[in-house]
Amino acid sequence: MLDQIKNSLIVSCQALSDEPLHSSFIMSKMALAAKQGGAKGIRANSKEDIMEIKKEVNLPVIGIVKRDYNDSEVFITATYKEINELLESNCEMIAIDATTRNRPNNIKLKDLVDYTKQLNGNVELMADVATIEEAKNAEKLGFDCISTTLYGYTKDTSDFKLYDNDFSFLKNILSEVKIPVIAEGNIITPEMFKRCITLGAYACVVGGAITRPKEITKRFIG
Ligand SMILES: CC(=O)N[C@H](C=O)[C@@H](O)[C@H](O)[C@H](O)COP(=O)(O)O
Repeated sequence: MLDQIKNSLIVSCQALSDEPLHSSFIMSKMALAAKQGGAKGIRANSKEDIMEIKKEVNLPVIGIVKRDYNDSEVFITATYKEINELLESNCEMIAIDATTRNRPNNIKLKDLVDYTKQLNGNVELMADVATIEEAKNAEKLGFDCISTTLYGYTKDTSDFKLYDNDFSFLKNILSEVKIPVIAEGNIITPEMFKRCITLGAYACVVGGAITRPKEITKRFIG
């Protein structure tokens, strides 16, 4: 997948069960619209959505499974169960929460990575991180790329947004790791997308600004 997405836009097509567009069919049509608009990849949540999207478009997919657990704050591809579902979906890349927070059942991130690679050596792995240390750790563990997905979404980073100080978090990660870094999270204008690529992001994932009309509407209302 990495070869196909360099310098490009990946559109995240996600709607959770409490969102108005929650539907694998609707997500597949969102993916089709994204493809027709020029996106080179899709990010999607759940085996069902990914399989429906794959029927509609031939773009590579970054798969996640969001699931809440009582004993952990980690909710993006948290355990072996979610990895198994994603392997069954045939997505090209799997994104895993790679923060240092405790995972359900105290599963270790390294074990999840090794498990996935053992079962399928072809699927690429993306590390969703919130700190520079997590990015460096992910590189050591053998992830294929890093995404800034969780910056602003953990207790320690909740005061920040990816675009703060001209994307300083993105710049810092880029200076610390060698593997590709994907910019993701609160990229809401074409100018922001272009800026991330200019700064050296390998690609950008944009979600809500394209596929969550409730968020877009709210931005008009203020
Ligand atoms: C933090 C979290 O749960 N992020 C999720 C990860 O898959 C999605 O809800 C986001 O839509 C995605 O990261 C793209 O970001 P944005 O929608 O801001 O362009």
